[in-house]
Amino acid sequence: MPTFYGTEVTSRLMLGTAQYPSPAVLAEAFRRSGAGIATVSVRREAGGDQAGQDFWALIRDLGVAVLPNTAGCYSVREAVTTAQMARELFDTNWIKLEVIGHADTLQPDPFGLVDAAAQLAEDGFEVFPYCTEDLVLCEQLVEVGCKVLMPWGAPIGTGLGLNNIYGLRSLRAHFPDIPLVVDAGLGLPSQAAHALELGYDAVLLNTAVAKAGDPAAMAQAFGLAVEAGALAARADPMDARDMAAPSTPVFGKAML
Ligand SMILES: CC(=O)[C@@H](O)[C@H](O)COP(=O)(O)O
Repeated sequence: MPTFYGTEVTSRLMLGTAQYPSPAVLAEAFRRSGAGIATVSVRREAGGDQAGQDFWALIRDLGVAVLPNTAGCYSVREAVTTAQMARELFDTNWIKLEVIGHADTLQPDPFGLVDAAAQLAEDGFEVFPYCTEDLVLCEQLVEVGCKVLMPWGAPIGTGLGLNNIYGLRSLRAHFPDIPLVVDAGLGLPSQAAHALELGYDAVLLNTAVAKAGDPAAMAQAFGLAVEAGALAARADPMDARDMAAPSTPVFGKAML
């Protein structure tokens, strides 16, 4: 299982906690998926009202590691302040850092992301940056102290899957020792399996499960898919080729 900042997690699946039809469905989705990490929006929790407290009790009862996130932050200052609140609220140095740069695509702001990651790493945070698959950006994130990278598969909430397989593959090749997690844009378990087959360590998703007709069943399907993908990666997949090659030996073929 992947190790993030020295902590080995129990599953290759990380689930978001938003948009479920009910708290009971959320809990059942976590139970059936075997997900080991729940990411939680700090902006939601910071409200501190009764609903917020009930939600936090629900998350605590899931018995999984909590990865607070800065979802919805558009500036470095907002993201850093939100991360600091997260540390107080959740008593963890982990932070999934989102600095959104574009309202339509929810694409990360690469410049703000590096700036915020540098400030947070300097302040003792263990940063999980939601980024694009850009190599230069990822190199800079590692330089400022990120020991995990979380490139998107596709824009948040789209369910489009892995939009740039070439880019994701080259990121894996460039960072053989950094845990890599595809975060966002997955719509189907087969796409999660594909990420693991590319050698990724884990996936993080929310919408595909929360918005499925049967979220708990879909969560279970994602849980099975990441294990299948990881097993396939360890099994050393064959290389694809352009030319056909008979899989049945010609020996014993009837001569007509
Ligand atoms: C919950 C969370 O952190 C999202 O911002 C995340 O990136 C998931 O994206 P999807 O909803 O596309 O799976």
